[in-house]
Amino acid sequence: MFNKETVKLGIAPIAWTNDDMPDLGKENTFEQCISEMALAGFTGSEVGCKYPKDVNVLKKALNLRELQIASAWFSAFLTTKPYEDTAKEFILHRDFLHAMGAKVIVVSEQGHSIQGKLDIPIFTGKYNLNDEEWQKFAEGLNKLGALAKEKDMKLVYHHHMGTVVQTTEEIDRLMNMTDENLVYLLFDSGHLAYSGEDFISILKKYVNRIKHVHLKDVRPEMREKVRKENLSFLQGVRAGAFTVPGDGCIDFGPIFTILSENKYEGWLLVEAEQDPAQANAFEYAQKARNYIKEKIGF
Ligand SMILES: O=C1C[C@@H](O)[C@H](O)[C@@H](O)C1=O
Ligand SMILES: [Co+2]
Repeated sequence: MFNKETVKLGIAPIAWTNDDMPDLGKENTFEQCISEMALAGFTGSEVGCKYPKDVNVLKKALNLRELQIASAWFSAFLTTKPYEDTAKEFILHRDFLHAMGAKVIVVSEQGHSIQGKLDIPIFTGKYNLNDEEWQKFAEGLNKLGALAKEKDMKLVYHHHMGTVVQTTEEIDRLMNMTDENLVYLLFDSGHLAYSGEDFISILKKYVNRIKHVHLKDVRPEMREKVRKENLSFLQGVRAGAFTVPGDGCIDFGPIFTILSENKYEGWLLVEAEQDPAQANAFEYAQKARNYIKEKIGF
């Protein structure tokens, strides 16, 4: 299976306090969150809304718990704003992550995104880019990828429900239109399963371009409720559409096998946003850690 030296296990803070809906888990402090991550057996995390912005303060808190920063989400607006606006923000984000020792930068296009819109049904309301918008988008991503490369980092693109890159066709188009040496892919199992994509074939097709992995599972009955009742993405999260690996409908065995057979190196990061009042973040972190250990041996 995986080489313990080159594949690391992390967990996202979104299960403790939700970045998209900070009322979910508002009672959980930053210190509690990172202490529980470490206690559950993880060695890395992404950056959440309660994390200190100061590099030294954040480093000290993480070092005390032997945790590292794997990456952090960046919202791009390449399709709706001038490139310079996104580039300026991206450089600040890149430099912060670089100072924290991260190697990858998670990017998601939020121009036209409905992921944060409470009143738009996630299964029917998404926007599709036209040819001209695709061109602008791909060119902008290549340029951001080059900015990442300046610091020896990689831009990993996060396909996501309700955004302009959600489906297999959109992922194919994105991969075809961008430079394979500048734009890489983040594989998020939960978003692909939720969208109804064949995530195994996407994984096989792009395994050599996948440089970051989010391990997210789906509760199929909740997904069905979201579809039938025309709920939005965030209403689905509140209802419990996502959960940790081992608790939903995805068998992560084949995912780990494909990644390891193709010598994947980098982070495997559990990311399962749900209501911590219903699903205690520490308990679910332990559940995920045990499941992963069973599957990959460490
Ligand atoms: O990587 C992610 C970051 C979150 O803010 C997002 O909404 C979530 O679903 C996700 O996959
Ligand atoms: Co994700």
